[in-house]
Amino acid sequence: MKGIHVVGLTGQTGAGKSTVSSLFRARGIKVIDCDQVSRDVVSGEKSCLADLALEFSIAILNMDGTLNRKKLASIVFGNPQKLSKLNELIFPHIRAEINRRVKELAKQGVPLVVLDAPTLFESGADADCELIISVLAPEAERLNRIVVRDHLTDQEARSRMASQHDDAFYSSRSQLVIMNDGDPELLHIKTLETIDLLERALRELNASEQTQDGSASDPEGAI
Ligand SMILES: CC(C)(COP(=O)(O)OP(=O)(O)OC[C@H]1O[C@@H](n2cnc3c(N)ncnc32)[C@H](O)[C@@H]1O)[C@@H](O)C(=O)NCCC(=O)NCCS
Ligand SMILES: Nc1ncnc2c1ncn2[C@@H]1O[C@H](COP(=O)(O)OP(=O)(O)OP(=O)(O)O)[C@@H](O)[C@H]1O
Repeated sequence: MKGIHVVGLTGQTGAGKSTVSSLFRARGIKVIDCDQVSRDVVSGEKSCLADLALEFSIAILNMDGTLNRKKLASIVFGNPQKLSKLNELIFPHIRAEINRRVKELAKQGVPLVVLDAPTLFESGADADCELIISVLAPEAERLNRIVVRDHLTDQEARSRMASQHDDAFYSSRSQLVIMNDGDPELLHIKTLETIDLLERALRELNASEQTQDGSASDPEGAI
């Protein structure tokens, strides 16, 4: 997008994207949490919750009219057709909200934004990214992490994981990969190295854009 660099951060559930995102934020980099966007688009004025209830029945609603996330998860994870119907209904709203937030940041003069998006490719948001980083981790570790973090049963965690692509899918579509197969301290170090690579790549991109524009290049320019 004009005036702002957009970088995608993706990977399977439990791989460590949110942990990496928090380290990006600590370095002053703006991050859009797309799991949070997916929560925002089912509440508020322009909510698509009614469309979801029409498709999946009012059983997906809590007594107070909000989305029963556990119920919807139990319907879609493990059923590819239903998951694809959910994606079809919710992705346009998620994409529109992401674009709105990116434009807002560009208007504020923010030079770089990272989209933390587990379904970056499925939603088509990868098309808006100049560079994509995937966080990967061994399957058994991801399973353990999400069972503990999300209080899922082993079966619930496995169906969620089975709804996603394998490592090769992510690594073949990413310019940078962070393998989160060690302790959190190692992830911290790898993330800082990745931020350095990212900053260098974006400086080069800035310089080549300026050369094409005919304007002076600024090798130390902010990303
Ligand atoms: C099905 C829902 C209600 C389950 O909610 P729940 O609170 O249990 O999970 P949460 O939203 O926190 O997602 C946790 C993880 O599940 C995985 N996941 C979520 N949606 C999807 C999907 N459509 N396809 C594959 N994996 C998914 C991601 O790794 C995500 O980080 C929710 O995940 C949802 O609305 N998903 C569709 C929107 C979406 O793709 N969100 C991701 C942001 S782009
Ligand atoms: N290297 C690690 N060692 C131990 N625990 C870790 C490590 N990396 C992340 N975790 C923990 O694993 C859980 C999953 O990590 P995180 O939330 O960052 O994954 P995610 O990729 O954002 O997952 P999701 O797509 O499901 O939201 C978290 O509780 C996090 O604290």
